[in-house]
Amino acid sequence: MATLLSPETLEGKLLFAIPKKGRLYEKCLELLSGADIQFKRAHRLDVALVQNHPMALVFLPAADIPRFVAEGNVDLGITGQDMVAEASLNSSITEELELGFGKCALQVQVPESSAYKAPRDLVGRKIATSFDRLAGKYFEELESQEGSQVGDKKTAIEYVGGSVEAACALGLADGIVDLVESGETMRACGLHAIATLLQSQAVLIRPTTPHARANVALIKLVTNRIKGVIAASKYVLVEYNIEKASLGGALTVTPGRRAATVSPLDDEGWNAVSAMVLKSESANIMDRLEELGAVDIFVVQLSNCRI
Ligand SMILES: Nc1ncnc2c1ncn2[C@@H]1O[C@H](COP(=O)(O)OP(=O)(O)OP(=O)(O)O)[C@@H](O)[C@H]1O
Ligand SMILES: O=P(O)(O)OC[C@H]1O[C@H](OP(=O)(O)OP(=O)(O)O)[C@H](O)[C@@H]1O
Repeated sequence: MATLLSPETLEGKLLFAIPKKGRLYEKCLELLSGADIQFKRAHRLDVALVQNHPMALVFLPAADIPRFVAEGNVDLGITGQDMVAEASLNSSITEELELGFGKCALQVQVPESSAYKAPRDLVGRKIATSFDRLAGKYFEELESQEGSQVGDKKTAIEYVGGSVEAACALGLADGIVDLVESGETMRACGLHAIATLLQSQAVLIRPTTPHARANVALIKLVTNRIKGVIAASKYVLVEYNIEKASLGGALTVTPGRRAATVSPLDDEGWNAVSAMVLKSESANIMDRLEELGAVDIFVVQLSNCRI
């Protein structure tokens, strides 16, 4: 049987890199489904041909995706902004779209009981991290700052591939640099954060200079579909009826993205209004509309949109 992982099978196909496991995986699958990118991933295979487009999904470690994108081996990719920053290939990678999931912060953490209160206290000490490049740069800057307590002593950055939070308890490091979202892992390990290196979320990325073989039209189509799914997850449609005398006030609450749709109701003196609003503001907006006399207020979820 011919393998899917051959240059012949992939020839002419748009290659889209997706994290093969971990925190971003399920959300990426939801996004692909929302964009109607249909595929079946065979057991243990890291490449899946897309059934309804000349395209293949390549499942890779999230940390490797920036390099594959920067070198044009794939045409699109999804990974964390933390991974893009750590790869340090910024000019070769264009961030097309923030995806709104995989939100976390890269933080310097120390044991609750430790004498290290600020990052500069860790200069010259041992730091464990999977982000050795970013942590290295961060501590180099601290070392070069005047007044650093340990003078020109170099901070030792120890790379560890995972379970970074265990490093201090195991005596491997004085502090760590790792990702925090809820803070649950950090607290469970008796650590607390003393500084933030960066905030991160999942992003859609592409090579800044597309590969000569790139199917630019298909890249644009896939990008636009993903933008539509992400926009739909941020917005809802609010619909309500309001007396004409109160319409002006209500429209200041729901101006719409371009403009609200205002239609006459088959009841003189009344209008029906429909407008897109941010999902995060929808409850507040409903309260304000009600105060203004709006009735029959509905919030409609969007499954997809183009705006
Ligand atoms: N707790 C979290 N909450 C939200 N997003 C996270 C969290 N941890 C990591 N991420 C995001 O997901 C990306 C992948 O992290 P994850 O821990 O899933 O890695 P992975 O590819 O499974 O590698 P490994 O498990 O081998 O360390 C990170 O680069 C980051 O952008
Ligand atoms: O603040 P929290 O919500 O607790 O999340 C933070 C944890 O999530 C990530 O690890 P993950 O659980 O993905 O596993 P890993 O350690 O194998 O990468 C990260 O490396 C932290 O350990």
